[in-house]
Parts: sequence; C-alpha cells; structure tokens
Amino acid sequence: MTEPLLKSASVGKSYPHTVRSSQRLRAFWQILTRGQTEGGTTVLESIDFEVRRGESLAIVGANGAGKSTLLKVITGVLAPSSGVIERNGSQAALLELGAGFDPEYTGLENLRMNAAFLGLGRKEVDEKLDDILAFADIGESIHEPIKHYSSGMVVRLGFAVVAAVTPDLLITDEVLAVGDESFQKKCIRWIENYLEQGGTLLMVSHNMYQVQKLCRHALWLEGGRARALGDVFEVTQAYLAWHERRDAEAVSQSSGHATAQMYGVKTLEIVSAEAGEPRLTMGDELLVRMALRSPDDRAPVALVGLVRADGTPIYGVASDHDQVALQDGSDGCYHLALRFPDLPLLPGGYVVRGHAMDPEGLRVHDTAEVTFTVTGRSRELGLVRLQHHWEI
Ligand SMILES: Nc1ncnc2c1ncn2[C@@H]1O[C@H](COP(=O)(O)OP(=O)(O)OP(=O)(O)O)[C@@H](O)[C@H]1O
Repeated sequence: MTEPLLKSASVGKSYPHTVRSSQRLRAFWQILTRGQTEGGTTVLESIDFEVRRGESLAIVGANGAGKSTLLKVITGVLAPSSGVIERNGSQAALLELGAGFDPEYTGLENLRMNAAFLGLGRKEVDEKLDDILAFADIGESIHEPIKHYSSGMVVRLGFAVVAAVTPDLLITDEVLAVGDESFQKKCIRWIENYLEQGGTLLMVSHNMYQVQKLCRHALWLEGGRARALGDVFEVTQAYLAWHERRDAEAVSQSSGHATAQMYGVKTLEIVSAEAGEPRLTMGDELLVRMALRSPDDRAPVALVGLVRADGTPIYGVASDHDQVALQDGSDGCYHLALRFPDLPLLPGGYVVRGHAMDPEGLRVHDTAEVTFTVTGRSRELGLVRLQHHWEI
C-alpha cells in the first residue's frame, strides 16, 4: 500500500500559561527539563487521521474547536506539542488571507514568488502565466502592490497560483468564502475537476453543503478532540444533529418555566415511550410505542408528534383524529404502537414527542421525548423527501 500523503499520529497542541516574572525561573527550568511548561491550555489532543492519494477529508467543528490550529500544525506553521505529522508529496495551502504574500510587492511579483515557493520554476511560470492571469481575472491590478487589493482579489490571486501548481495535496480553509460568488463557483469547479483527476484535498469549512459536495470523509473536532472520523455524510449529519440539539436545549432552558407549568399537574401520565432503533436509515420504518396510565377508567388520547431536533414541527397525529380508541391492558396501562412505514425524513436529528391527553383530547397532561437520528446519503435540503420528477 502506498504511503499516505498526510498522517497525523497522536498530534496535540498546548499553549503555556502567560508567565509572571516571579514564575519565569521555574518556567525556564520546566522548558529546559521537559521541553514545555507545566499546565497551559490544551487546544488539540491526540488527533489521529491520514489522507491517502485521491482522498478528500473535511475538518468540521464549532468555533474554537481547534480546526485552524490543526491546519497550522499540518502545514508546519506551528509545531505540535506532542505527536507527529508526516507529509509525503507536494502540498499547497490556501489558508489565511494573503498568507505568503508580501503586501509591498505587486501581484505579479507575489505570483512569481509564491509559485516558486510551491515548486514552479521560472520557465514553467512563464509558460503558465497567461492561464494564471486569466484564472485570477484581476486585470491591470496585477501590476499594483498587494496592499491595495481587496480581500477578494487576494483570494483570486492565491487560488490562481495554486490551480497552476496542481499540488499532490491541496489544503484550504474558509478562505474561499471571501471571494465573490462567481469566483467561488469557479474554484469549486476547479477543485471538483482536480479531485476527478486524482487530486487530494483537505479542507476546513463551516459550510456542510460544500463539505458534502467536495469531500468523502470528515473529521469532527470538538474541544480539541476528534469526536468522529469517517464517511462525510455520517459525520456531518451527526455534527448537524448535535448543533440542532444544542440550539434546542438553549431554547428549552429559556422557556423552562412555561413547560413546567403546562405539564405540572399530572392526572394521567406516560409510563414508557420508545421509538425503535436510535439510528434509522432514510426510508426505514419508525415504530413508536407508548404506555399511558389513566387515573380513572376512561381511555386517554395519545398525540404523537415528530419534530426536528431544533424543535421545528414536522407532523402530528392524535389517536382520536384517526378514531382509534386505546385499550386498557392487563397491567392497568394503555399500550399503543404507531408505525410510520417508509419514513420520508431526510438525514438529521429528530425527536418523537408523545403526549398523553385527556379523553376529550383537549389538554396535554404528560409529555415524553425520544430522540433518533436518520442517516443516509442524500444532499436534498429540508426535512422530508418529496416525490418529484424533473421535466426538461
Ligand atoms: N496562541 C494561542 N494561545 C492560547 N490559546 C489559543 C491560541 N490560539 C488559539 N487558541 C485557542 O485554541 C482554541 C482553538 O482555536 P482555533 O482557532 O483552532 O479554533 P477553530 O476551530 O479554528 O475556530 P473558528 O471556527 O472560530 O475559526 C480556541 O479556544 C482558542 O482560543
């Protein structure tokens, strides 16, 4: 098997605490004896992954998760505090805006220096110059110092040079989001073509649509640790579901008082609620089971709702809408099962909400929630898959 173009083995990064002058001697001694000071902030911890030729890996995670730090360690801008980064083949990184450019030099001078840095000889640059300039499409500004460029122009020039070099491994972060839309599309088309030709990509992005479009694998960082690594759809869907749940928690915490009042008086209650497997594949059956206990002999009404993890309602149905009367079981509970065959939900995090209502179906007395995740390979948008046909 060929060597990976990039391998991260137990990579960690920590920053020392800022040291007061009274502590300097101790810190100095620690650096001499252990190579680093005690304590400090750990930003990355034991990150393992590899990228082989022809693969595409996205690094995703919330703000502050450690993505930029990991990219800096990968590209050699920062040294890891522990572990090793192994690189094989040529790399080109499009990272922070204008990194590698000198603001005092013109676009053309920077282009030549950057191309040389990425391994293109003078002759090759001359041969490719027209293509590079056509890709960047910044006209006569190429003869102006970079310090007069807009951020979009800097990105255009940076990408045009990378496109001319066609590295073994292309590393990029959110920088592409800076350019205008038509240039972004041009870059995406270039990357798709580069991948089709066997190129290898490592990118950081907050845009899951773009990540799913360009990458086959993803690494999810959370608090400096790898929370998941694998198929891009599985990892990004789990990441989005986590986000939705976090947002929903924030909302329910702010409205906790209202919820307590609403469900405070329990005259009938939900004894158990389940929704089959916690992970379903798109199109599977969802089977919801509940057991309700009534304080008297009258059968309660069950209401079952499906909501997205962030609380967006999708569907709800009550037993009395469908003229179904719940039957009292031998254990004194009313048991019910509700099947949703061929569940049309798109991949993501969802919640089944079961409500126990009085026999009149007027008031909710108890509520139970069961979360589940739908997985699958789909790039459709929204909540449900709708039957559709293109007519052209
Ligand atoms: N020089 C430093 N000293 C101490 N802590 C740092 C330093 N640089 C970054 N950090 C901390 O490391 C953590 C990870 O930062 P990083 O920029 O890598 O996150 P990120 O995932 O790229 O975030 P974003 O999506 O907002 O760009 C943050 O908590 C940040 O405050």
